[in-house]
Amino acid sequence: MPTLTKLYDLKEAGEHNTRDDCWVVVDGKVYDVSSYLDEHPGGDDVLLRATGKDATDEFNDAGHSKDAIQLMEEFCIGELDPSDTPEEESSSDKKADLTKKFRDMTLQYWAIPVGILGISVIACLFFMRRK
Ligand code: HEM
Repeated sequence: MPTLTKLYDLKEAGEHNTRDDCWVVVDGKVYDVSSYLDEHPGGDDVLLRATGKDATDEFNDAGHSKDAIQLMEEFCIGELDPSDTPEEESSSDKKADLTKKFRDMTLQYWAIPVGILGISVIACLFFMRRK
C-alpha cells in the first residue's frame, strides 16, 4: 500500500530555523517543534541549533527517555527523502581513487631514495674522475 508520508530534503527542512518555525531532523524523520520550543526541557536553543542538519547524534547524546521518544511522534510531519542523500561512490570511482592513491604512494616512497641514489652515483663518478 502506498504511504502518505510527506518527504522533505535536508535543505528544505533547514529553511525552517526560526523560533516561529522550527524543524529538526532525527533518524530520517522531520519534526516541526515550533510549538514545543518553550516546553523543551533541554532548552529552545539546542533545538534551534539543531536545524539545517541531521540532529540524530545530538538527540541521542542527550539521552532522551522513552517518554521523550514517544512524545516526539506528536511533532513528526514527514521523513527525509532517501533519494536526496549523497550518492554512493560507484565501484569504478573507488578503483580509480585507489589507483591514484597507489601511484601517489609509489612516487612518494621511491622518488626520495632514487633521488639520493642518483646524486650518490654522480658524486662517485665525479670523485673517481678527479683521482
Ligand atoms: C521532537 C523532538 C524532541 C522532543 C520531543 C524532546 C523531548 C525532550 C524531553 C522530554 C526531555 C527531558 C528529558 C527526557 O525525558 O528525556 C529532553 C531533554 C533534552 N533534549 Fe530533547 N527533545 C527533542 C529533540 C531534541 C533535539 C533535536 C536535541 C538536540 C539537538 C535535544 C536535546 C535535549 C537536551 C540537551 C536535553 C537535556 C538533557 C538533560 O538535561 O540531561 N532534544 N528533550
